Parts: sequence; structure tokens; C-alpha cells
Amino acid sequence: MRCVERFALLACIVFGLHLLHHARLGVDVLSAQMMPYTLLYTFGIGYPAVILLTLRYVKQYPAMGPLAVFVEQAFPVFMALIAVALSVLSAGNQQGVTTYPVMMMLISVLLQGQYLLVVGLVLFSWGALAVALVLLLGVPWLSPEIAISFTAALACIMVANMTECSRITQFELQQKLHSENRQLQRLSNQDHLTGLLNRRALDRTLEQEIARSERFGHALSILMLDVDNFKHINDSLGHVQGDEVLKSIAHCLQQHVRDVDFVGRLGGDEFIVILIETDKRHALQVAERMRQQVSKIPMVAGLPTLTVSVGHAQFEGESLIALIERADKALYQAKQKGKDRVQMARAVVSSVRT
Ligand SMILES: Nc1nc2c(ncn2[C@@H]2O[C@H](COP(=O)(O)OP(=O)(O)OP(=O)(O)O)[C@@H](O)[C@H]2O)c(=O)[nH]1
Repeated sequence: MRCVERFALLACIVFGLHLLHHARLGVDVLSAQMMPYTLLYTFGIGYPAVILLTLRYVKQYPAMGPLAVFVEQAFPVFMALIAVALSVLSAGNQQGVTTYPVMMMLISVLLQGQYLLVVGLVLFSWGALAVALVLLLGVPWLSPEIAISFTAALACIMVANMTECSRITQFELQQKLHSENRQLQRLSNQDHLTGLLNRRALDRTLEQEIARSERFGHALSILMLDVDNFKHINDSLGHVQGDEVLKSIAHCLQQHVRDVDFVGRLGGDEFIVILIETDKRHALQVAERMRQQVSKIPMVAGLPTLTVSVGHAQFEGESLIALIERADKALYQAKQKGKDRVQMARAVVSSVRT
């Protein structure tokens, strides 16, 4: 149920109860004295009833749109005017003026999202009531009616303000939760050392890209890279400096792929690059470029040039595990052949049908 509909339902109940109360007391609701009350209660029930029963359907007709918007926007103002009129009438008849402020207060709490409007309406209602009491009915300033009026107005504003504050706090909490969730999700996909994709994210990404490649017939290549003699670097520089070398390699790899490609760290000194819509020929060019760029990373004097071995495999309809295995075998061959080189994987051997 929308906010305006909740407000309309509440108004129907409140004014309906008033009308019932008068009828039950045996008051002649059509007498000259009671007629203004009866009319105001009837308007108070009729207007929200129109909103509840017809507005949803009327809005379906574009030509009726502006009228429907006007009826909806004028509704709180109309309710406030009825509350003021009833307050003035009942004050004039010495029947007390507390009922309508309480009603306005209830409305202000339930009318979510329109608190500022409600504060304005309440102030307007009680301002008008005070003027009417003093100027029209000759009630003196600081009479009990005036005191009750302003106390009730103050209560309305405080309740509306408190509810608004709690809504803002809730909104802020939700925002914070949302951003922390996003941060958590990002961290759960990230390699803690290099900031690249971690093993979990790599598997998921590769699975998605394999599915896309199968569906659209795009080429897909992966490169598996392993730093050559990293144990020696670690032993010479220490683990902390070794970490810095891994970070430099990660940065270098990321610099030399397109935005659509993915770079991840499998663990240790091993990296994977997923090249989207890239066939063997282009993938080998990228792999060669990466190998050359890594060798340009400055190293501490006395240590040999930093190099990587690369295994390449192009997706050929096999499973994710089989694809990674082919790239891994190619990498192994690159190491066997003397490191610091790019090796292409063997093609998948297709099974012969009998
Ligand atoms: N600094 C650092 N070292 C790591 C990390 N993870 C693994 N290593 C080290 O990386 C080295 C990996 O060595 P290997 O790949 O087995 O061997 P390698 O010396 O690179 O030799 P090849 O791979 O044959 O060229 C080991 O010494 C590991 O201890 C890490 O997060 N940080």
C-alpha cells in the first residue's frame, strides 16, 4: 500500500469513528447544530475513499493523469483544512480541541516520507485555529484552548522530527551495510598481496568466459605465467622484498592487457591471464610482450634479470580443468626448454568415433 493510501485509510477510519460516535450518542446528525460536523465528517470519509477506491484505476488513463495527481497532492491540505474547521467548531462549542491535534499527530507518524509537509500542515492548522479562536470567537490569548493547541502542535512536530531522524539513521545504516558488503565481496575476490583476482574469482571468471565462448563462438585464450628462479630472488632479497617483486610483476601484467581481460594470481609466483575473444596468434603476441616487459622490471644490482615462463592454451571446447591443465603443461615445457620463453599448448586430441 502506498503512503497516500495508508494516509487515506487512516482518515477514513478516524472520520468514520467520529460519525459513528455521534450517531451512537443519539445526536440528530442532520440538525442545524450538528450539520457542519456531519458535512465535515462526510467529506473526511469521502475524499480518502475516492483516493482508495478509484485513483489506481483513473491513473491508467493518460488523459486523467493531471487530475489524479492534483487530487492526490491536494489531499493532505484538504485533510488539514477539515481538522482546522473541526477544531474551530468544537472550540466554539466548548467541546475541547484535543481530538484533532491527536489525529494530526497520528497522521504525521504514519505518513512516511512526507514529514516536512506534515509539520507545515500542523503549524498552519494551529496558526489558523489560534487566529480563529482569538479574532472570530473572542477567546483570549493564553486561554486553555490556545495553550492546548500549541502544546499539541509542538508534540506533532517533535514526533514528526523524531520519526524523520530515525528514518535518516536507518537510511545511513543501510548505505553503510551496502558499501561494506560491496567491500567484502571485492576482498573475497582479491589476492591479498597483489590486488589481482584470486583463485576463486579466476575459476568463476573462466567458467563464465568459457560459457560465453561456447555460446557465441568467440575465441578464448589463457596464459599461465611462472616467475623463473623466484626461490633464488626470495633467498637473496628476503621474503618481504620478494613480495615487492611479485607486486611489480602483477602491476606490469595488468598494464599490458586490455580492460576486458583478466589477470589473477594462482598463488606463489604463478599468474594467469584470461584473454577474451583472443585467438592463438594474438595471444602469443600478448604473451611475448608480457615476457619482454617483465624483463624490463628493474632489479637490485647483482641479481639476474627478472624473467617469466609462459604457457598458452586456446579454449577448444574442453572443461575448465582440462584447459588449465593444457596451459600448465605448456608452462612446464617452457621451463624444461630453458625458461624465459612462451610455449604453446598441444591441441586437444579429439576422440575418434567408431
Ligand atoms: N615472497 C614470496 N614468496 C613466495 C610466496 N609464495 C610462494 N613463494 C615462494 O616462491 C618460490 C616459488 O618457487 P618455485 O616456483 O617452486 O621455484 P622457482 O625458484 O621459481 O623455480 P622455477 O619455477 O623452476 O623457475 C618458493 O620459494 C616459495 O617459497 C609469496 O607470497 N611471497
